[in-house]
Amino acid sequence: MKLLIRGGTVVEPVDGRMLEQDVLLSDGRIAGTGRNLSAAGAEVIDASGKLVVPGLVDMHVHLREPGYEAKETLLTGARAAVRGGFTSVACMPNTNPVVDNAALVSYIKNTAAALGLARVYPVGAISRGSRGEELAEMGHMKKAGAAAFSDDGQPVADAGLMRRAMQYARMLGMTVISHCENKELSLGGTMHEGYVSTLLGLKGIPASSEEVMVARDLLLAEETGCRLHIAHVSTAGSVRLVREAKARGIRVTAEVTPHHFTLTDEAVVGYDTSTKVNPPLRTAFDVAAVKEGLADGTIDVIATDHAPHTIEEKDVEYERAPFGMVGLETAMGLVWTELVVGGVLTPLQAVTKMTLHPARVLNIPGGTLGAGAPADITIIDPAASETVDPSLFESKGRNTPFAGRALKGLPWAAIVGGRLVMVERRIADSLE
Ligand SMILES: NC(=O)N[C@@H](CC(=O)O)C(=O)O
Ligand SMILES: [Zn+2]
Ligand SMILES: [Zn+2]
Repeated sequence: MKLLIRGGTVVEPVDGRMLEQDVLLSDGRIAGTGRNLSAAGAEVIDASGKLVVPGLVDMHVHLREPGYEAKETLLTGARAAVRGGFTSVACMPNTNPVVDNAALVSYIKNTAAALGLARVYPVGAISRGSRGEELAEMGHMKKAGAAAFSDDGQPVADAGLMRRAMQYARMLGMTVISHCENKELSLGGTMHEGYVSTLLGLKGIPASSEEVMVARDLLLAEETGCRLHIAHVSTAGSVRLVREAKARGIRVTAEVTPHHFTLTDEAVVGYDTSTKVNPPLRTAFDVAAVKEGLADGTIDVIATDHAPHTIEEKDVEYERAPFGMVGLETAMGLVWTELVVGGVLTPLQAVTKMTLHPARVLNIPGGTLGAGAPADITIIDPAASETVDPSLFESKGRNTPFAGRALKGLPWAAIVGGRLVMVERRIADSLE
């Protein structure tokens, strides 16, 4: 099967070029890019006025299967991914049971592959049951296809265990993704500790809860030589620590979520539980620092930390609600509106942080439109706008603080392995 994407502006993160070109896809691969390519025998997509970019990669999502299917499943999560323009996602292991063995890694890979939507790369747990007591079967999980290791949802409190995990990961050539939180410092907190938490009478989570663990893991990464990726960076201090570590040559990468570069702790006024997230929404000072980190390259990756919960779970007092918000279907619009239109990143920089960089951290295919690469493509319409309406989400989760928000710059189509899986925000199986 051949597909010709005609007349769009092709963005190639590998060499940083943006050119008006056609892209020809054949047999699930990119056959070539160039001007006036022949459409003989190909289905044609008119992409004029749009950006043709490598398929977006979200390296931090929670798909909740197995065990928490009321929140999300591999199917609804994969549908949400492609509606959001993501052709690949890496899912965290904090399911029930926790993904801490090869059989579960295979189960997720195979189940997701059979859906034919986004590619799903399971992240294996660092410790058995993510209990932080003994290492999980890292080698076996790698063989089964785990893309990285993380106990996300929980910090690895024991520094000795984290050190050993990094030594093994280094040996296996894998990245350790760290959820940086010191539980003694965050204990009982539900939002950022500061002026607003005092005003609202909510117990706070100080910035230091994140930063002491970022500092610890940077030291361990330096000592072990392991590739370390810091998940959901939220504070100015974390940005500074990562910046300094990179300058010293430590093998560290970092991600930020759309909610952490868009919202501040002021959003919690009104006690809307969809604003409750871990790490918490921080101050305007932190948001500015995170944006500076994005612009100067300290923050390599934009990832959603898509964390769906049921309406019932979130419909309780602020203190009792679970942490997490959905992100897959609003990410592209927030990146475009806040960062590109907002003048923080160029279109090329934004695309690179959603494609090539996460693909490199996970060592998975993607991030390029070079000939021979898998035909995973996202077409972005920079002029399209929408008002976020959670009732249209493919995700089971409705827990977003962005309902009613106007966004500009939306995913228009998604292609996985040469197959059109989403057009105009509708999933391919419902196109007919
Ligand atoms: N981010 C969150 O607030 N919640 C995540 C866990 C996590 O990413 O640490 C979840 O699994 O619900
Ligand atoms: Zn986390
Ligand atoms: Zn997470």
